[in-house]
Amino acid sequence: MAEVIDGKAFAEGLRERIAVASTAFTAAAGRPAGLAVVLVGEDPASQVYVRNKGKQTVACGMASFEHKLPADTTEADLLALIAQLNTDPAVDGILVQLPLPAHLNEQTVIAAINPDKDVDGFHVVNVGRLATGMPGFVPCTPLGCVMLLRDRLGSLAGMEAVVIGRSNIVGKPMAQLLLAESCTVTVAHSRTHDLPAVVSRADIVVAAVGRPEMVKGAWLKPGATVIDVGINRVPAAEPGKTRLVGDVDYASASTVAGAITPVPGGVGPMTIAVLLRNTLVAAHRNAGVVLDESAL
Ligand SMILES: NC(=O)C1=CN([C@@H]2O[C@H](COP(=O)(O)OP(=O)(O)OC[C@H]3O[C@@H](n4cnc5c(N)ncnc54)[C@H](OP(=O)(O)O)[C@@H]3O)[C@@H](O)[C@H]2O)C=CC1
Ligand SMILES: Nc1nc(=O)c2c([nH]1)NC[C@@H]1CN(c3ccc(C(=O)N[C@@H](CCC(=O)O)C(=O)O)cc3)C=[N+]21
Ligand SMILES: [Mg+2]
Repeated sequence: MAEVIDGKAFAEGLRERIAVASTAFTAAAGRPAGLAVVLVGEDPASQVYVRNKGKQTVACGMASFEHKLPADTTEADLLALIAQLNTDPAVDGILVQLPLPAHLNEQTVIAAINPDKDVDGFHVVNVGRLATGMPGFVPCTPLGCVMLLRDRLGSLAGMEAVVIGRSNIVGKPMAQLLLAESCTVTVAHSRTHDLPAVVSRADIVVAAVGRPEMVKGAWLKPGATVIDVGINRVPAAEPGKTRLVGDVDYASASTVAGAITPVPGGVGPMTIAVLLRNTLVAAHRNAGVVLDESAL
């Protein structure tokens, strides 16, 4: 049976280290690090995530600024809020919760964020920095996945990694990060011919597809390390209830893999912990206070 990669426990440890560094930052800078989260509309899942982010930000000794805007907010009003947050010295990180309502252009909105406050790492400037090996902000979910992989495997150099999914927020930055770790990287997507054959080569499989339990144990190379990014809400056995499942069929995969992240309790908690890490890094850069990033 595969070992379970406990992302929840790893994230708790990371948040403890962040809290220590955050206290030191407040003493050095004379103010806490600050994260502004912008939520447009009333999507229930987004509301839960934003509330959790706010709670964990405060628990780590940082300031949380929540901006909840109505679903019919105009692009001009949203851009005006971002412009204000860009110049607010108490705000080190800005996160605009995605997806946005359909009448708002996500690319336009992300482009308006100051790249040095873009703790999601979604701005084209940060995408370019990641692609060229310059310091910037790396998207939280892929960075959390690499932290789990390095913790489990040590050096990833030379390993065959297959990323399933090519979105701008998960698949593509995940592939860039694994390349920077010197993996041999393959990116699969909906047009890939014979996905099981591609996956069977992989020492490392990262599934970021958004299709419940799609990746089967029979596809895997025995002993592979499996990172399941998927968060899918499906009907539970009990009528009217739902449960969370990943993009990997955990029951079959856990009999073949060497190690696997569960859903929930795997990648999800890492995403929020890395967001807090990115915010603390932003605060140090913005305030000109030196941070030993290796201590995080
Ligand atoms: N744990 C966390 O913190 C986070 C979890 N997620 C979860 O991760 C998953 C992926 O999210 P995201 O990247 O935003 O999703 P997107 O829908 O933006 O991208 C999905 C990708 O999967 C590919 N794909 C779809 N169907 C198949 C298929 N049958 N075979 C192979 N590839 C396929 C698509 O290919 P194509 O490009 O060809 O259409 C696309 O590249 C979701 O479950 C999401 O909820 C997302 C963010 C954070
Ligand atoms: N600008 C922006 N940045 C994001 O990083 C971002 C976003 N928009 N929009 C939505 C996705 C999704 N996402 C998750 C964060 C935490 C969990 C998480 O904590 N999951 C828990 C379970 C949570 C539950 O029970 O629903 C777990 O997997 O254990 C999941 C998913 C961040 N995203
Ligand atoms: Mg999307």
